[in-house]
Amino acid sequence: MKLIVGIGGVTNGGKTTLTNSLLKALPNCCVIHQDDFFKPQDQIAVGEDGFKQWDVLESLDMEAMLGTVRAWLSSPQKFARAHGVSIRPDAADTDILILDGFLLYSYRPMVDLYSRRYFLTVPYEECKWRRSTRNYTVPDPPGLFDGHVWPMYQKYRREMEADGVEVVYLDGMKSREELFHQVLQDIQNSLLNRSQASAPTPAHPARPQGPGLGGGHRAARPPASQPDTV
Ligand SMILES: Nc1ncnc2c1ncn2[C@@H]1O[C@H](COP(=O)(O)OP(=O)(O)O)[C@@H](O)[C@H]1O
Ligand SMILES: NC(=O)c1ccc[n+]([C@@H]2O[C@H](COP(=O)(O)O)[C@@H](O)[C@H]2O)c1
Ligand SMILES: [Mg+2]
Repeated sequence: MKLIVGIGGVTNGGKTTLTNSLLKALPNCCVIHQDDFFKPQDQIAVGEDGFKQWDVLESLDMEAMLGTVRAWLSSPQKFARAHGVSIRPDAADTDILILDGFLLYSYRPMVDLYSRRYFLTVPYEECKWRRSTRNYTVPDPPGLFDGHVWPMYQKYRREMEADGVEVVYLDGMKSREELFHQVLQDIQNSLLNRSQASAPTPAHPARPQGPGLGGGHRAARPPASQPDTV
């Protein structure tokens, strides 16, 4: 069974930290970081506000990111081996892909691919403070957080909610350990539910998957390519 898990949410919410812990704990688990798909600096638009518009969807090569997700979907174990993830014989029928990024649920062609969409939040003050301690490849110019980063976070989050994209909110103010255990347990429960739902018995053959963990997007449109997450 294939499981695509999104660890999304606000910048500095703790997405990459949580992702790295989950990667070590989950079997046959690969990762794709959205940050690896930023376009080159000279292709980032400059807004009327004078800031380079890093925090908009157009600054990311989402087609390339989707292509990488499709490569995993077509052959998860080949993808795992190519990325140095060794297959655990005790869980050889479980393949997990984590997507880590701040704009995971705003790119339409990918919204329906997730089995589970987590969304980390932290309050404005905490976010601003954490961001001030980060070193990005391109350092934040003065005023970027208030002038661009936070307003774009609010805009995309509002749109996601208005579109009815179903997410599991995570409180990024919890400790790293608490978040890790909460999400690990939740994913393990999903795996268990799915394996039970798909185990055919003579009296009750396997049912097709309901809305539970897959889908969850209000618009009833067929997904471009749904992982076989039963
Ligand atoms: N649960 C947490 N509580 C406090 N600080 C955290 C927590 N998780 C991550 N951090 C810290 O916040 C900063 C951003 O974490 P990171 O995982 O890189 O966030 P993101 O990938 O969402 O931008 C780092 O300094 C990290 O050590
Ligand atoms: N990785 C890069 O090339 C790069 C460059 C400039 C800004 N950023 C910042 O990265 C943030 C997204 O990453 P995090 O969610 O890990 O903070 C965005 O808010 C963006 O402003 C990244
Ligand atoms: Mg990150």
